[in-house]
Amino acid sequence: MTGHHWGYGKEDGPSSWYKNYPVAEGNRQSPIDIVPNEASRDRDLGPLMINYDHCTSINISNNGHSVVVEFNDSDDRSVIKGGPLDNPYRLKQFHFHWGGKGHEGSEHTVSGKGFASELHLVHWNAVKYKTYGEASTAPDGLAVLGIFLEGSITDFKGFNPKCLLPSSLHFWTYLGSLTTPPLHESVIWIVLKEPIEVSEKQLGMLRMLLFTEEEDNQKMRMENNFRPPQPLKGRRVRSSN
Ligand SMILES: NS(=O)(=O)c1cccc(F)c1F
Ligand SMILES: [Zn+2]
Repeated sequence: MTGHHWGYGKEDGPSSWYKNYPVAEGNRQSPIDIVPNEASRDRDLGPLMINYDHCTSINISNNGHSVVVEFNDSDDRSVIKGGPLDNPYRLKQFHFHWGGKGHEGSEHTVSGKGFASELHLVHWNAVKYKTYGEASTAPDGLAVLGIFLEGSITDFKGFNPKCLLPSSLHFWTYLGSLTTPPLHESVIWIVLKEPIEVSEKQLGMLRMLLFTEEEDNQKMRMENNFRPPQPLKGRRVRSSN
């Protein structure tokens, strides 16, 4: 792995990230395999409140590891609160993880079952921290909403995150990390139980994304950009009512 370059290939993939990012072997790493009947229903978990109404997306880019849509996070227009969160968390970006085919591609799995893709909406605690950068290294700095995508014949209307939400906001929640280097253990994970349906055409588009291989500048297919489930290490997974 030259410098701190990391990827999803044989040499620079998830099994070698620990060399440059020792926290990869930490006690609150993500993703995990979620086993529904081992999750504890927690009455204290209030409803999730998601407000993306006046969100303003800034750009969409291919950062070499995923396709990312950035948002203007200079105020509280697009926030998530409630559920396991003590403060409102501001939407910063969303991105996807996907596989080459079928039920491989999500990062979290449910009783060992994967989905074709997983959408991550990344939010930060702007009440306690001044910048996203500062929040990204704090144990309660980030909240990531994970939404499974499964292939079907229906379409989804563009990338406005508001219409990317499934009908039910029931969720699992646990304390974890970024799933890509630097793997900071700073994420309160909220994974929705109900997947959203995307068309094979949309999934095909994700799989079509290319990224350049820095060294030999040859086009490589960017797919299978998902980290496998990590050890639970005694963590509790809670379930909303
Ligand atoms: N895959 S991930 O949602 O854990 C993630 C990745 C990069 C930066 C982040 F802030 C982040 F949350
Ligand atoms: Zn992600």
